Amino acid sequence: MTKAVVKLSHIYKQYGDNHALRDVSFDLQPGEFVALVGMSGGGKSTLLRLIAQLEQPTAGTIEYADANLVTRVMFQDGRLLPWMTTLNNVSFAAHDAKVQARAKKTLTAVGLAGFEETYPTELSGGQKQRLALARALMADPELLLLDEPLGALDALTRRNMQSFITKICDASHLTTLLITHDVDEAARMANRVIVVKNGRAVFETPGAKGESPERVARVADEVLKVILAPDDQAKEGERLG
Ligand SMILES: Nc1ncnc2c1ncn2[C@@H]1O[C@H](COP(=O)(O)OP(=O)(O)OP(=O)(O)O)[C@@H](O)[C@H]1O
Repeated sequence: MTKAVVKLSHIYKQYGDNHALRDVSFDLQPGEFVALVGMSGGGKSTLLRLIAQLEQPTAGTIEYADANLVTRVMFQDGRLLPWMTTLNNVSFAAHDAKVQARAKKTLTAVGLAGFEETYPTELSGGQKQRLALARALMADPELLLLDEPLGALDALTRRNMQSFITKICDASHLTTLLITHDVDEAARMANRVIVVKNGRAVFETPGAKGESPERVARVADEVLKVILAPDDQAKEGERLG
């Protein structure tokens, strides 16, 4: 087996008395697209922040394939800078000709050629997400973390962006972790789907990336059942209570 890009072992995260994560272990293999799904408050974003090293776990270890692993996060709001043009949002207003050229190339890759001088407020929802993706790709990351990036889009644009992101990630063999509430999106985009529930990774199944709509629907159904199943811990609590 190849070396994991990132490997989480027995991760716990506590915020005061709140056990946000309890004994979570999984890894991401090179080029793999993994989706984390689950109800709100289950611990998905906390996992992403820990992997991005924005926070430290209370216990457990996170190992990276490379100490200098380039990781980028794309958030739902895109974190765009409204006072800067599209090009400057990607180049971070660098004057260096090489950076400018790379920024233009990255904008072309996400389908925003010709929008260099446009401001984010003048872009559609889908275009804004393309710009946010371009900002993340500008650093040529080895690990891309997507925190519910398509949540604010209408259904059609969302579907369109799903295939677009899949294509971009495949083309650059990017290792990707997607957080989403949408089980269909997870099944459609991922090689592997992990259900996070009450701070635990409770279920894992192969995704249906590149497979038939029927297979996508089957995986989504299976995942949804796990998410909606009564929680064992809650049942335990009821019995004891
Ligand atoms: N900075 C923080 N301080 C205190 N508690 C936090 C903090 N961040 C997250 N939590 C708690 O940790 C738990 C997991 O939250 P997290 O945001 O990871 O869930 P999530 O699955 O990503 O939810 P959502 O889908 O709504 O984003 C929740 O109970 C939340 O209240």
